[in-house]
Amino acid sequence: MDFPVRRNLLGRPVQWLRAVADTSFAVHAGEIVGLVGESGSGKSTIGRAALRLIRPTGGRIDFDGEDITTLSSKALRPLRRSMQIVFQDPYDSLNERMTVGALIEEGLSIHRMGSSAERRDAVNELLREVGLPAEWAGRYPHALSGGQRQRVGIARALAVRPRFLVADEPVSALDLSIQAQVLNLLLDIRDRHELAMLFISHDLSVVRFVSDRVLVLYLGRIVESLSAKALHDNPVHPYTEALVSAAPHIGSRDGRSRIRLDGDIPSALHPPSGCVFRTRCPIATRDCASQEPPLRQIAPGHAVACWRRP
Ligand SMILES: Nc1ncnc2c1ncn2[C@@H]1O[C@H](COP(=O)(O)OP(=O)(O)OP(=O)(O)O)[C@@H](O)[C@H]1O
Repeated sequence: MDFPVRRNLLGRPVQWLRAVADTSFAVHAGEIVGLVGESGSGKSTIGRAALRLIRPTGGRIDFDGEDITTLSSKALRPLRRSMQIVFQDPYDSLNERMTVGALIEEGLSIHRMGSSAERRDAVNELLREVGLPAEWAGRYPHALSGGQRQRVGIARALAVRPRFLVADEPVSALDLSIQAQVLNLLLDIRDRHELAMLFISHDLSVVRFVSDRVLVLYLGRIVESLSAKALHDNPVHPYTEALVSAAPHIGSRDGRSRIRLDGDIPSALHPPSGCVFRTRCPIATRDCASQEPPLRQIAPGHAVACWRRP
């Protein structure tokens, strides 16, 4: 996925930023795939492209076996219902002038689902499903805490019975004590509705808690793809290893020492040659600068893009 970042006088792009390159993955029904990486690694771009909120400049996106990469917004309309997003900031994403009930009902009205009485019943049921009292339908968002607002955000997304959900940093704005409750709610919902979920977070502990499979992203590339269990037991890519060693709930338990990465993530405008991680990699050699390592399968369900490992 490339973004134009500089244009000439005629408005033609003269410089492009490659936000995401060569990533390929599937999310199946009933599965949560976690996408983890530092700020700017391309997580949101992948999430928005997967939902076709943006049109990718390359590659292909399939939904239910149908190629939706270049569908117009009109052609996408019938699919929109099936693909929903939960946003990061529950303070920003809810219209303060609408009641909780109206907010949850909005998608049902847009997609002309049910009679108004049926929609009201659905709102009550959704409120219960996300752990809020049905009487709260008449309240306004300002009366709710961050965690309660996020529950409303989740009910809004669920209302139209989606089959694919992108959760983009859904707990990052919440207090630590509330995060686990909202994560457990997402897990319940996945189980109950057999949802396919792409779960985006910069926080490895959070990603590991909810995900079946994890994709580790660095500068727009998947550097490792592995099960949540392998993430704990056997991270192979030096970047994943550093993330794991720095994650409080994961690294410290078994006495692994923290691996500190030097420097910042390079600019996506000027990525390093060869392996994009090599400038911060503790085991890089000169050879790593010449060619980009492909994502190679090293075990069933485990793939790594590194010249030095395994
Ligand atoms: N519309 C855009 N135009 C130009 N560049 C963009 C645009 N959207 C994203 N980018 C760039 O693409 C890269 C990936 O951004 P993205 O927001 O997907 O990363 P992220 O991992 O989600 O980061 P964060 O956690 O900070 O949201 C960044 O270098 C960003 O500056």
